[in-house]
Amino acid sequence: MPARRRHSYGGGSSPATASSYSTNTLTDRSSPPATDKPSSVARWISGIFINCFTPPDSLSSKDFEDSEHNIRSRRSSTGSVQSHYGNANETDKNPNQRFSFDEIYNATKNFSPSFRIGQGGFGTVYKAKLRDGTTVAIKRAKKSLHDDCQGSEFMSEIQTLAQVTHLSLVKYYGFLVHNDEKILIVEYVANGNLRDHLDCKEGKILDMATRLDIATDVAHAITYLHMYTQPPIIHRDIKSSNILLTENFRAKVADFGFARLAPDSESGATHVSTQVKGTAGYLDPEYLTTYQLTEKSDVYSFGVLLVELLTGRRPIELNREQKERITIRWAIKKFTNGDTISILDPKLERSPANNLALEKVLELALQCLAPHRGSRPSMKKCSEILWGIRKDYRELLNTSL
Ligand SMILES: Nc1ncnc2c1ncn2[C@@H]1O[C@H](COP(=O)(O)OP(=O)(O)OP(=O)(O)O)[C@@H](O)[C@H]1O
Repeated sequence: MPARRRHSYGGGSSPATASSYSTNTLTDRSSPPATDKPSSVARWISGIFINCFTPPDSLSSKDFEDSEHNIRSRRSSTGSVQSHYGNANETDKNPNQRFSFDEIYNATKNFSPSFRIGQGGFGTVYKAKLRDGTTVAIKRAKKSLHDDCQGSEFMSEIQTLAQVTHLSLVKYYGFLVHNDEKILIVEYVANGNLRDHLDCKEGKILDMATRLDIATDVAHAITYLHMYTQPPIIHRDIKSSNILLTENFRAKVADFGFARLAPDSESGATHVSTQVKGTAGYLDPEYLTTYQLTEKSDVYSFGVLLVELLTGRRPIELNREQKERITIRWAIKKFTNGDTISILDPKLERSPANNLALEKVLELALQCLAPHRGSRPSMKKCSEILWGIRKDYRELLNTSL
């Protein structure tokens, strides 16, 4: 067993990678730029309405300034009490830009199955077009969740999440409460989730270059949540079904900060106990034993996601023989035995560039998967390392053409 590899798994950055990669990750022109600082984010939130909102893309900067902290309540056309952040004049000026339950019901034809695009722990997801032409994803909470997400706490959580804006994060647009309905409206991302792509359910095999782009996008998005939001946001549920892909196969991370809003017990096998939220196979072992959640729990889940990208396998594969069921354990074993190449997703070509990317990304993944959080790199460090791996990968591809 090579000593260098054992050491890598124990944590600490790989000397080979740490010295040779750019540290300027967030200014990568081909990757999502770092976006708003908290001050401008604060303005953005003031334009987000709860129960009744204007899609952010159609708000001007004047609207943001006008609407700061002007909270009011009003009675909607459907009779429910709506409260939102916004300036009375501004919203009244733009009645067509507001949206209501009626609009959601109409847009989804009363939540017709033909508009349904997914199902998760929170509820059912629909795709719909609003009156102003914006296509959105509408998440309709299961009725059983309603006690869990009682009014103010849930709304204040959404309000916090709506502050966050980054190209690689799915935007929260708004949240509606109407009688026993709770509906979340978020940015629609057109190309399905990463897990389905790894399973080739969407028809195209994701090549290594695309997988490196996705890993880098996700790393940037989580770095942003950890470092550029105030207070920092821990995602808590990084997993491949929460990574949505655009038509250009760039990644957008969904459901950030959302685990706190999800149900405790009845979302099926993926969610665990009342104290710990997340998804089996991705959960930081230290969080599981201490209940202490830190940014490094996301780093751990990100390590699992990297292994998933390299192998194509789910974190838990119950149909495989015992020693291969927990994918990260199997991958770590292969790595320490010097047989890394055998874990490469069989759908990927075994080329020098792919082999190099495999070795380097796996090395990073194993650092992320260190049992103790203190040994794991920060997400910023992961971004930097991935940035370098992607650069080396592209160079190697070009020279071998
Ligand atoms: N904003 C979106 N744009 C496009 N499709 C989406 C969007 N949000 C969710 N989906 C689709 O709906 C599916 C279910 O999403 P949801 O977030 O409810 O559950 P999940 O993340 O898959 O699982 P869980 O809730 O158990 O964590 C996703 O896997 C995705 O395919």
